[in-house]
Amino acid sequence: MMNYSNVDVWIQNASVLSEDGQLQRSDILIQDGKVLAILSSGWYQSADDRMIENENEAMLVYDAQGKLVTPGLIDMHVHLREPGFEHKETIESGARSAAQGGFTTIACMPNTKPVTDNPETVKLVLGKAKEANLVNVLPYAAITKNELGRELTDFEALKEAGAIGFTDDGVGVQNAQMMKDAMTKAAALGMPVIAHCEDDSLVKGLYVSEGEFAKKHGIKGIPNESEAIHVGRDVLLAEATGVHYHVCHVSTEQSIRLIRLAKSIGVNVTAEVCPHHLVLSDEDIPGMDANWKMNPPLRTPRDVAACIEALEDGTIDILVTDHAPHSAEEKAKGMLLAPFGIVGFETAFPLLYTEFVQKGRWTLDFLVRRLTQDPARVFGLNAGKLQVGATADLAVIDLELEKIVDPDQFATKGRNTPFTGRALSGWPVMTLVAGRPVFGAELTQSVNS
Ligand SMILES: NC(=O)N[C@@H](CC(=O)O)C(=O)O
Ligand SMILES: [Zn+2]
Repeated sequence: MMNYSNVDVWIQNASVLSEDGQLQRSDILIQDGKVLAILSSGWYQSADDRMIENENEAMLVYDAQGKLVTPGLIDMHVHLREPGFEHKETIESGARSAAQGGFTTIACMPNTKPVTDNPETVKLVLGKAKEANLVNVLPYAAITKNELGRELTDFEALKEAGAIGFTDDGVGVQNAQMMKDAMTKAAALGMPVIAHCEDDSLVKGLYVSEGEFAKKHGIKGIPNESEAIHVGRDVLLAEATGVHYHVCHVSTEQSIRLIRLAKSIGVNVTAEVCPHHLVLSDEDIPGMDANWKMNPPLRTPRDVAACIEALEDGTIDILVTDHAPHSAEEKAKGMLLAPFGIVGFETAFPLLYTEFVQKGRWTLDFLVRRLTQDPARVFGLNAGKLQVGATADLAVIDLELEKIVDPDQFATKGRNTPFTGRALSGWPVMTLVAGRPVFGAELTQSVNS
């Protein structure tokens, strides 16, 4: 008879991906926030074997009925908007949205008001995240004060306060010497530099990419070089400084070529791509609807194909959502005037599962790794694996569940998505952080010992 005392959560009949990528039916036992055991299903031979003692409190039991249980998803590029833009999102609403999307760890960008360029704001973000008590929130700090590109922030103090890396995301660092100084300092502290790659002089006033859509509407488009020119500059600077350099939301074939070359000669560069840049091109934009406006913009079908291949061959390391909520009023200003950005937490997994796994291009294992183990590896996080002794950050996903994307059901305050009305499968139904259900709690059942 197996005798586990003090089990807090017992997930029965889960479908779990093994090391070699196969699905196995398993029970998962959680104690004190950690995975205590992963038992092949049916391990209880008799009623006696079901004796899982619980001395302290009610144990939660969840019959997963064959649903996929993965390590909690990790999203290393998100915008939570607090402090300063609470009408778009708060850390609470953003964390709730993340949980609803199956994410248990998220890294938030510093383009808040004030900008997260000082230790107090880093601490404020961490404090609000703790209050929300939902998912793990890791703050990035700005490279330059106010993200203005003029003066470096105090990297040491920001690291000390809890920042996990430096980025001016939302804008590119325009000055090469500034970027080199940032990389030199970050390298000395063992911290990564995360770059929003965009040369301002090439994009002024533009809002869609150079492609068929721009041509059809007779407007000037954002050229691919505006992104790649920074990637090229920065991989040279990364080579010179030895920093861990991470490229944000890669969207062009040209950037990929440069990252591939840099990786091949041993530069410490990693990169991310967003679901929308893998699924949509500029030719899908239905009209002047700002829910299709984001930065970087949707590029050509050729760029989309290059991004998919780069993720597949490891040139791009990870998937991120770039969750960027804006209010309905802001987005109603139209393509020209509305801010860039779309929400991403709640559609990410179903979108990628439906488009790439169901259609047979990727294995489930590949998709899950790019959202769990790989981001953990790239950023040195102690997360992303479902194994005995690991913190029980888990996502339960119903691969059969098909739903139409309906922004009114989102937990985020943002409704700005181009995916409204899409039929998608593979929806998260429960998320646990350190063994505690933070989404879908109603699915568990309490039993007293
Ligand atoms: N991605 C976007 O379109 N917008 C982001 C900024 C950014 O990540 O570049 C935002 O803060 O709204
Ligand atoms: Zn960005």
